[in-house]
Amino acid sequence: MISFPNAKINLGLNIVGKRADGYHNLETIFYPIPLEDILEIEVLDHTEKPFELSISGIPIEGNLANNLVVKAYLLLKEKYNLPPIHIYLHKNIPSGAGLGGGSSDAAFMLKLLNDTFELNLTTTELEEHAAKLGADCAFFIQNKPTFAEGIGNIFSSIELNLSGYQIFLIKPDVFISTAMAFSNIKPHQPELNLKEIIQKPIAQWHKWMANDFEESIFKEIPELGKIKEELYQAGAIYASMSGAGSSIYGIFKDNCTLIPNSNEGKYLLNL
Ligand SMILES: C[C@](O)(CO)[C@H](O)COP(=O)(O)OP(=O)(O)OC[C@H]1O[C@@H](n2ccc(N)nc2=O)[C@H](O)[C@@H]1O
Ligand SMILES: Nc1ncnc2c1ncn2[C@@H]1O[C@H](COP(=O)(O)OP(=O)(O)OP(=O)(O)O)[C@@H](O)[C@H]1O
Repeated sequence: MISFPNAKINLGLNIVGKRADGYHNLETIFYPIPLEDILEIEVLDHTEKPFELSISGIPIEGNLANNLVVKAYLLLKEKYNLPPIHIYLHKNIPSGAGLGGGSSDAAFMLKLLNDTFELNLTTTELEEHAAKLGADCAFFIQNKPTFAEGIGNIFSSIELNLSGYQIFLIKPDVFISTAMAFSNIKPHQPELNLKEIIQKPIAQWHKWMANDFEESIFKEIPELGKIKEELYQAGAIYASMSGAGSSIYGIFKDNCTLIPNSNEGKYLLNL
């Protein structure tokens, strides 16, 4: 069976508190975008190996056994006595981009295993398994525009439909450690809650909607702030860094004239 794990962007990202376990409480809106990996599994017969993994597309650092799709498989394998499988993963979503690529792959693997082997896991059970694999994973189980709080795994539904808009996404060739980004943040309450902001016209969002990581990360890597400005100059009605970076996106009302080039980490997506 095959599936197409998609990426996400964060619309606003407010770090509102630090938890005893070292993680941070945040408020954000996760929005799925049509930039997708390809994930396929097939049952392996006559093998002693628990799994095989073939990866193509954008290279991923780290060894195969640490890949999040493997971690998702091993999470369910023991509990449900799953057979050995061959995993094929083609990467189109850049890593370390704030796009949830690895997390999406993991969540879609859980859904693929659930369907393939008819495990009958509920959405809540799948979200609980996903939350063990990363703060961003649980969102990709239902995979629809959602207000998230807690570490990013407590969801409340929202009405938000950006169909008809375009997103121009730029993934600069810089790496940002998510842990480091969080350590530079002083938690605070936002002036307006994101659920209120998205009730307003999208052209006004820039007055209140903020990604709290931008201040410290743009100071360290000014290039990222410049990219955000250039997106506004090119006509974006809203632009921001996604997650803890490093990708920067601009939302356009189908009038984007910028030229995409995935080899340069530039993507034009129709929502
Ligand atoms: C920043 C976001 O991308 C927003 O969508 C996510 O919250 C990050 O999710 P993620 O990349 O899956 O993060 P994880 O891989 O789970 O955590 C990486 C590190 O980020 C820090 N971290 C992550 C999430 C969170 N709510 N608080 C944190 O302090 C922790 O130090 C953690 O060890
Ligand atoms: N399937 C995978 N795809 C991408 N990265 C993976 C995968 N499995 C493990 N990783 C490792 O996880 C790290 C984080 O990957 P990625 O940034 O795509 O995931 P994410 O944390 O969900 O997204 P982000 O934090 O950027 O929103 C990568 O640098 C990589 O070393």
